[in-house]
Amino acid sequence: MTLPGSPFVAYRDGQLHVDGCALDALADQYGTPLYVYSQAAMLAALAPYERALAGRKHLVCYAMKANSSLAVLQTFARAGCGFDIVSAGELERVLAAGGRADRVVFSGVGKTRAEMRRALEAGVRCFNVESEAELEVLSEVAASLGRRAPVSLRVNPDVDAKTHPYISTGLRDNKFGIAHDRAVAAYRRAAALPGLQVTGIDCHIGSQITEVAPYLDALDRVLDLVEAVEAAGIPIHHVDLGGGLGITYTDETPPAADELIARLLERIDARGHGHRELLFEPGRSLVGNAGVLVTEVLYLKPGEEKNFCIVDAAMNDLMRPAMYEAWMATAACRLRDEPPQRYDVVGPVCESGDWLARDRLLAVRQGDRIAVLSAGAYGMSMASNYNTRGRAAEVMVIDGQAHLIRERETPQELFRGERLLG
Ligand SMILES: Cc1ncc(COP(=O)(O)O)c(C=O)c1O
Ligand SMILES: N[C@@H](CCCC[NH3+])C(=O)O
Repeated sequence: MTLPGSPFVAYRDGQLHVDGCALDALADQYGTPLYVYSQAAMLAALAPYERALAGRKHLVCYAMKANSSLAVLQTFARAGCGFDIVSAGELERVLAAGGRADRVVFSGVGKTRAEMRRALEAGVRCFNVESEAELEVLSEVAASLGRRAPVSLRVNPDVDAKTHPYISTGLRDNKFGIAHDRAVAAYRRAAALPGLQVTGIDCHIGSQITEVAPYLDALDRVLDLVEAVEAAGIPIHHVDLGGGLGITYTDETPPAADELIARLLERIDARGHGHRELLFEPGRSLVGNAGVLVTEVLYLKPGEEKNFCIVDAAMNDLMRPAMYEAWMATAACRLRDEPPQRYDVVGPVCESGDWLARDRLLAVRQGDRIAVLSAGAYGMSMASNYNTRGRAAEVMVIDGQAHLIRERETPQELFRGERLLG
């Protein structure tokens, strides 16, 4: 059986392992719910990006919203990556993990003045500006510091990424980016503002994209704009094509990163833009299949309509099923030679939407552990404290050794900073 995350996630002697560490043993040692990541899987996911871009001026900026744990950032910083950030908080994480500010691109539709100031002081590489109003504010903030902010305009190419509507971002009716037909005017304005220095262009059309065609459509529209903007006398140095490449959760067959990039480079070269520096902002495709969420079966609750497998992880640990009805694979951490039963795997949170998986065949008993696979992206980074549940602990496996990279949150930590009335 090939599991998502294989060969880093695989059964050996009836036990599910991540990079040689048995998940049951990790659960015994660190408790559950527990996120477990394979560092080797993350680096293996980065390799095809780097391979495809070798010999070109480029920067892979890991979209850290996918998983912003410090050790994950450290892993990518040491591999030479930059980062795509969307808040000052994310910038502080990058810096704390040893990442370089001059490899950071700052995206997001709602940057505050304080965030702009902090990013300018730190010396980020580029602001991906998402509206004309933001251009004015950024120029003011930079000018007040006696600086020029390096900017790229995030253009909305109005292409259909053919993904879930909640994670599609490149359509005209999405809140992201500057409309394609307004972009040249916006570039003229940016070039005229005293606090800005135009350096690039960017787009990001959505997430969990499994086809090459939407990327090629977006690329064409971006290159049309580059030509129009340069014809207006404004040089564009880099082209940032965003992130969004999908992974296999179940039966999706996204292109490999090197295959996607080869197709893009072919088009870029054919159109005479091969000299430009290229940036990418992958998130999910670097970490998604490198992580699992391990949870313990608290109770089995058979019913007339449905059997419930009640586990100790919940929607606050992993939001994707509740939020997008996302299908994520589940696997028992130890194989039992018993007939499987059909279960809905649900958490203890008081919401009917608190489920992790539906209609799954599992041979498990109370006390067994189940792993939710492909949980490395948008798992821990979207976790909350709903129901005053502490967030899970995290472990990274490196060379067969498990390293605790985040302690489980204690109840006291959850109300630190709160005040009782006098
Ligand atoms: C601006 C931007 N760049 C990059 C990403 C990363 O996307 P993904 O995790 O799908 O690669 C996102 C999230 O969709 C984003 O909003
Ligand atoms: N959080 C989403 C992806 C959103 C991408 C953010 N721009 C998911 O889990 O699929």
